[in-house]
Amino acid sequence: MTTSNEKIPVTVLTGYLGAGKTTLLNRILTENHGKKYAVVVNEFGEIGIDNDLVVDADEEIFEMNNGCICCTVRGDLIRILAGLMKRAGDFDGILVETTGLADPGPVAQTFFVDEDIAAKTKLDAIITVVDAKHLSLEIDRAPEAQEQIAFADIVVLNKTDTVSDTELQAVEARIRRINPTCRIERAERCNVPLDNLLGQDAFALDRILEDDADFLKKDFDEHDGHDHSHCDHDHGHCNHDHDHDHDHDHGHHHEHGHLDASRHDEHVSSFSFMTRDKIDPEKFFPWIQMIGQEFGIDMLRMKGILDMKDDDRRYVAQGVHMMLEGDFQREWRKDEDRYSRIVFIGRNLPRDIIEDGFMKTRVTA
Ligand SMILES: Nc1nc2c(ncn2[C@@H]2O[C@H](COP(=O)(O)OP(=O)(O)OP(=O)(O)O)[C@@H](O)[C@H]2O)c(=O)[nH]1
Repeated sequence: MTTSNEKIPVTVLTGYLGAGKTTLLNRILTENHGKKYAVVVNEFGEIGIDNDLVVDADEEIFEMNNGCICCTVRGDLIRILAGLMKRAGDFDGILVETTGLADPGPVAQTFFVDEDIAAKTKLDAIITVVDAKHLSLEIDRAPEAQEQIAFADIVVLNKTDTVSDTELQAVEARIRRINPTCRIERAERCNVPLDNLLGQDAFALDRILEDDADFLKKDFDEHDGHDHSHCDHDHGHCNHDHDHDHDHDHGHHHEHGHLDASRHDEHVSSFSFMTRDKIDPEKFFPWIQMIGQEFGIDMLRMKGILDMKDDDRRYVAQGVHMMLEGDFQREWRKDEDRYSRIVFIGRNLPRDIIEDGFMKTRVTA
């Protein structure tokens, strides 16, 4: 445990949608390292699913509000950290998992700009999880995917089981072009030794300042002059224009030259459905396969917790583009609200067709 005058190390886990952040978080929480972490999570989407997918551990989990990272989330993070700092000594470190659509810049900046937080915590490392199979698909379309790599101290190059050696080398080369100095750890299901990830003292402020001299001066709330009323928090996504002129220079070295650190991929949206009716697996599986085939390119992420008929366990369905998987996990608890919910995150997905199809997988009387 840290003593009250030691700075609390904070590890930020970032990475694009479906790359493996929760897999890594669960690994950290279940491995036998004798340490205790406070966990802060933040997800994109209307209904809480992520929290429910984090393993049951002794750790306390704090949820940041959905919303635009530069508006709502940063305020929330400061509030949660302030609460945690009063209890320094109760845990060894803090883990912050950001949404797949977050630019980690504002999160990292919090640890330097807010005086109280800067005095009591230190950013240990920004760890970016990368999906070896899908990075190339996303990197040109999603500015966030590039930002996440640009900010990384350590890249966990995950899902090595899904690509050939040649593809892996090509992905690694792309990562290197964006961030020549980060450490790259190849992994399957994020199986990197935790000693290589935690307690690193790796956050490279010098490197960030070299890239972006104004990093410490930025005020993401005021400086950008956003019209905050345009934030569409229903979708956990920010609809205001992040692509306006800033009077400072973002100097990240990106493949395509200058990239505004606060830009978001505005075409991504999410929707979710829920039902208290049981789901019929014989209808659900063919249907979700069909959705994966038909809309896989645009389906960035699908996550569901389903109440299948004739089974007392929760079925967890996961999808990243065309790759789908799922299994029955723990039993529904007696005190738990037992219902099915599913969330889709993607570009131009046909909400009505997907909703209609999902509702048809319910058990009919
Ligand atoms: N084949 C394969 N699948 C993996 C690997 N690591 C994670 N997955 C699967 O990829 C899917 C996404 O993993 P998550 O850990 O939920 O990813 P995430 O980054 O937390 O996802 P979001 O929070 O939605 O952005 C899940 O179905 C995982 O089981 C891997 O190394 N290989």
